[in-house]
Amino acid sequence: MNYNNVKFMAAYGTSKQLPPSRRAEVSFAGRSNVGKSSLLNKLFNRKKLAKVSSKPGKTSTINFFEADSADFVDLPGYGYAQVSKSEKARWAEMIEGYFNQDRDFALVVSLIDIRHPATALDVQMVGFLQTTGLPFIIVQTKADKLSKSQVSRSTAALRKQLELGPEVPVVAVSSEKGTGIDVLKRLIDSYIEP
Ligand SMILES: Nc1nc2c(ncn2[C@@H]2O[C@H](COP(=O)(O)OP(=O)(O)OP(=O)(O)O)[C@@H](O)[C@H]2O)c(=O)[nH]1
Ligand SMILES: [Mg+2]
Repeated sequence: MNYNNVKFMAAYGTSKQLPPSRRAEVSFAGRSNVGKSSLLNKLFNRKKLAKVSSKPGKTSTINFFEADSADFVDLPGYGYAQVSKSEKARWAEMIEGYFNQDRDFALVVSLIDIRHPATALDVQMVGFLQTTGLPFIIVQTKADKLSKSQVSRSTAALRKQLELGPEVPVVAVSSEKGTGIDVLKRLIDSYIEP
């Protein structure tokens, strides 16, 4: 796919507002602050495509981006404690509502911080992907924060923790340094191109 071509389409505040899929969707899920929006920006080499913040809870709507051969979906993060109960409920509704729809899910990119084991909600997310059989890969974010040997150890530990079979790809990336981005692009391509 040509990653030089992308545009923001729309933002939705509840899953009920979502129009049906127009075509294959590549969606980004993970806890607040894990680096979903940063990774989208890096993939498309556009600094301000998706809004990024050092404070968790930045993306508070489901954001759609139109790329060459798929739509990319930036989801709000889960697990952010510092918001009201009603906001939390709205976010959960967006994420669960999105995944419970009958959509053209080409690939779910499940992001997990490389510095830490998967959180309880990460485990729940990956468990959901495994039981539903949705196509998914795992991306470990912020690889620039660890040494090469720590990266390999973290990947092995995550595979073990989540009991991932060899068929599930795990890629370590850095949106800051660009590490792993080309590998990730090729991997995404393999799910959206016939
Ligand atoms: N060092 C480092 N920092 C990163 C990387 N990717 C993202 N960050 C930082 O992590 C913070 C959160 O990034 P976002 O992309 O906004 O995270 P998000 O997952 O979209 O967060 P929400 O929208 O709140 O769910 C920002 O301060 C980013 O600069 C990375 O690869 N390396
Ligand atoms: Mg975001």
